[in-house]
Parts: sequence; C-alpha cells; structure tokens
Amino acid sequence: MADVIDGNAVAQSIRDDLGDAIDTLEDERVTPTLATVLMSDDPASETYVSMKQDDCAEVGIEAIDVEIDPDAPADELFDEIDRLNADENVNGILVQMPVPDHVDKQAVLRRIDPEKDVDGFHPENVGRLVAGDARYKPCTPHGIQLLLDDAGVDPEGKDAVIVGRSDIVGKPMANLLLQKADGGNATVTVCHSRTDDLAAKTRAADIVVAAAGVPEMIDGDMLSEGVTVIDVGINRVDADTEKGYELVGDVDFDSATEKATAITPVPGGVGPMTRAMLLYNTVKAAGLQHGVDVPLP
Ligand SMILES: Nc1nc2c(c(=O)[nH]1)N[C@@H](CN(C=O)c1ccc(C(=O)N[C@@H](CCC(=O)O)C(=O)O)cc1)CN2
Repeated sequence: MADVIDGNAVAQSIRDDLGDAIDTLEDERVTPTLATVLMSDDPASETYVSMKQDDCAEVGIEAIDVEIDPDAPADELFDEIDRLNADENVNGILVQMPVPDHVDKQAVLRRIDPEKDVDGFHPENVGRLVAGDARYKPCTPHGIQLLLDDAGVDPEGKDAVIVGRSDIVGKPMANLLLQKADGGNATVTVCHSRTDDLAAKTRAADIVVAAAGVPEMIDGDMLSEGVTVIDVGINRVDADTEKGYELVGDVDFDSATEKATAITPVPGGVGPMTRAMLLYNTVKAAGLQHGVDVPLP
C-alpha cells in the first residue's frame, strides 16, 4: 500500500515559511502584491482564482482581483496587462488560463512584463528555465519537485515518465527533472496522445507524472511495483454529491495505490502546491524588483 503524499500539509508549511521573507520585505516598506486576472466564467477557473486570493490574504500578500468579461475584445485584456505592468506597486501578474478562444494565448504571455511573470510562462522565463537559470519556476512543476523531496524521492538516476506535454506542466516538468541540479538528474520521457503503447512506457517508470487531463486514464496495470505517482489531473466528473460533481485525478487511485510506494491524492495533492508556489514566486518577485535579499524557504 502506498504512502499518500499530503500536498495540503506541504503547502501549509511553505505558506508558514514564507512569513520571514514577507517580514523582511515589510521591514523595507514593501508589501508583496499579486494581481490575478480572470477572463473566464469557467467555474473551476473561478474557484482557483478565489483560492489564490484567499492564500494571499493568509500570508500577507496584497491581492488585486481583476475580472474581465469573457466576451470582451482581447484588447481589454491587453490594456489591463499594460496597466498592471506599469503599476509599480504590482509585483506579480497572473492571467488565469485558459483564456477565451478569441484571445491569442501566446500574445497574452508575451505581453506580461517578464519580471512580473510569476507563472514563469513568458518566453524569456521559459528560455531561462531551459538554460538552467530559472527566474520563476512554473508553479505546478516546482511544487511537484518539493512533493517528491518531501516524500524522500530523489529523481537522480531514475526513469521519470510524464504523461502530457502542456506548456503549464508537461514541458517545464520535463526540463526540471532533466536538469543537472537538485531535484533533477532523471532520465525523462514525455508521453502524449500520439504515444504508442503508453502502458509500456509508464510500466518502465520509477516516477510517473500524470498530467493529461483525462480522468483515471492510468491504472494499476500500467504501473510497476514501487513506483512514485504524481497525479496532476483535477477533473470534475458528475456525481451524486451536493455540488453535483466530484474531483478525480488522471490516475485510478485505488488500483495505483496497490503498486505505488508513494502517491499524491486528488484533491489535496498537487493542486495546493500550485497555489503555494505562486505565493513563493510573488515574494521572490517583490524581492528582485526592490533589491531586497529575501530569505526564501
Ligand atoms: N495562469 C495559470 N493558469 C493555470 C494554472 C497555472 O499554474 N497558472 N494551472 C492550472 C490550474 N490551477 C491553477 O490555476 C490550479 C489547479 C488546482 C488547484 C487546487 O488547489 N486544487 C484543489 C481542489 C480545488 C477544488 O476544490 O476544485 C486540490 O487539488 O486540492 C489550484 C490551482 C490551470 N490554469
């Protein structure tokens, strides 16, 4: 039976540990400030943004909540980004993804000042990550590195298989696990919808990161004994509950726990870490922009 990695607990310890860094900034009269921009009426996106706002309040980060009608012209979003870029009080800007289809996502990412891009999605920050000189590690993969560390799993020399090649998770995760640095040095395979015989790849893995967005697509038959399973999927499936749905991951938890040594649950695994690392990047951004050497956890 697998150990269940408690993402809520690790995320809480990161929020607690950010206190010293935030105090150091406050001593210099800097209140770290994050602007979240939501251009969507997707209920999941609304939930994530509201949780991010609550997290900011908990640790003492000022949160600015910008909402744009999803039917508004793209220029409304670009104008808002320009305004936030120019606002010296704003240290971090996060545009919640996905944006509506009529908005060019790449243009949005390029528009954000790379020094305020606390998602780490601007091409300049992606380039720095690939070069091994990350300014802001993207939140989900960074959080996964810390979960692996907390579980005592060192990727060095291990075979890591990532299922999903998204810009938010799959691609940056592959880079971080590959890098010649702590939390890296793995041999990495990135699988996707065109991969032949996915099960053969996942069975050969010591670490599986499931980030395909397909409910319970990876089950115990696709895993080897002793594997570490990181489930990034957060899928709302219809269920007879108060909310009318339940959250399930990309991994079939019950059968996977029979094989894994350690596994993240959904909810309460990777999701809280995504939010915690956003706070981390915002505090880091405030320090960099004000020349304050902050003691990051
Ligand atoms: N600009 C960005 N957009 C998106 C990102 C991102 O990193 N930056 N990632 C994903 C989703 N995401 C962040 O916004 C996210 C997903 C899940 C959670 C979370 O805390 N999940 C909870 C359950 C929440 C619930 O009840 O629904 C959990 O897993 O325990 C936070 C953030 C897409 N967009």
